Amino acid sequence: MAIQARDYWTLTKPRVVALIVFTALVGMFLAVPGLPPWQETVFGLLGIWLAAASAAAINHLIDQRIDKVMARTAHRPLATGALRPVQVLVFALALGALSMAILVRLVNVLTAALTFASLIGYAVIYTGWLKRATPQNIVIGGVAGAAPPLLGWAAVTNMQGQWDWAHALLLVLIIFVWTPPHFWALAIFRREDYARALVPMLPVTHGVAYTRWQILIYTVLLVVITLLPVAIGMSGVFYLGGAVVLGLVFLWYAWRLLDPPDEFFAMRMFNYSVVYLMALFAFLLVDHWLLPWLPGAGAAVGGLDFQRVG
Ligand code: HEM
Ligand SMILES: CC(C)=CCC/C(C)=C/CC/C(C)=C/COP(=O)(O)OP(=O)(O)O
Repeated sequence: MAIQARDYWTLTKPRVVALIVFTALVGMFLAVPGLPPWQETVFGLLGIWLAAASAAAINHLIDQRIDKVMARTAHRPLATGALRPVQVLVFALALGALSMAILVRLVNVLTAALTFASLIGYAVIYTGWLKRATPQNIVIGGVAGAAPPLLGWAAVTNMQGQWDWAHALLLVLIIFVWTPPHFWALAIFRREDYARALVPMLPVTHGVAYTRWQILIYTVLLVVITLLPVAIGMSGVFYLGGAVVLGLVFLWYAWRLLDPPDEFFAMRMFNYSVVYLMALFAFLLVDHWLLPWLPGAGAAVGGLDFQRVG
């Protein structure tokens, strides 16, 4: 019984989904001055978490064949037979239905609709189609994984606030451009897995050297885009400092990856990509929320302007 609970938990990709939910939380806090309304925040996060977990479980269901073939995923509950497909289907549908009920009843219909679109985008369009169809799979499919800050924003404002919700799209853009370096670093290391499973990931179809250059291009783009929140007055110097330091380290990884010291370097870059996104969003949050309260910090921070507007 305990083992089954652990298997169901594994289906939800808990660590990936935790970071997804955190980016939604940051979207919520940046959407309004002060604290966002508690009901929309709590139930919004719960609904987004359940939807992402449902999408992750559907991904396990659709990817059974692939997961069995790849060393990284061969231990997953469906691949080993620890869970039956019908159990996973019922679990995923239950999580998805619960998510929609919570979002529609306790948050708003717009957030439910956008979250549902993200769920379908990842679980059906990316997993069921793009992943098998094109090496641009993760670029296009990345939209679904990037959406959560917008979902969080929608949850607490219903897109009706005075504040320009297009700022939420900038947060989405950051995750969207972060996804290729995040994933392709791992795909370089795991390319034999993907080749064996006949999944057309970029290092398999276009080779490792080409993928390394693509990673560098996206990383440069990412670092430039992460400066935009400051350029448009959405974030201040605290965020700027964090984004620059984190970005320089990411750039160093991408540059070094062109001629890596060993075969594990791509995996170290992948691990850093996760730390990077987590820390970048933490800087956005702290900058927005804490800095206006620090003596002397106000003038440099978008947050104070924000309060005047609000
Ligand atoms: C199309 C988009 C994406 C693809 C293809 C992708 C792919 C992957 C893969 C293959 C792994 C390794 C998982 C494992 O070995 O279990 C991974 C790990 C991870 N991803 Fe992504 N990812 C994407 C988007 C995202 C997004 C949007 C986030 C969060 C905002 C995210 C956060 C993470 C985290 C935190 C891990 C580490 C999980 C762990 O340590 O167990 N990913 N990703
Ligand atoms: C509603 C909502 C916000 C949905 C978000 C969807 C979601 C869970 C996105 C995570 C992206 C991810 C882990 C992709 C890896 O899939 P993969 O199949 O390429 O990786 P795998 O081989 O590890 O399964």
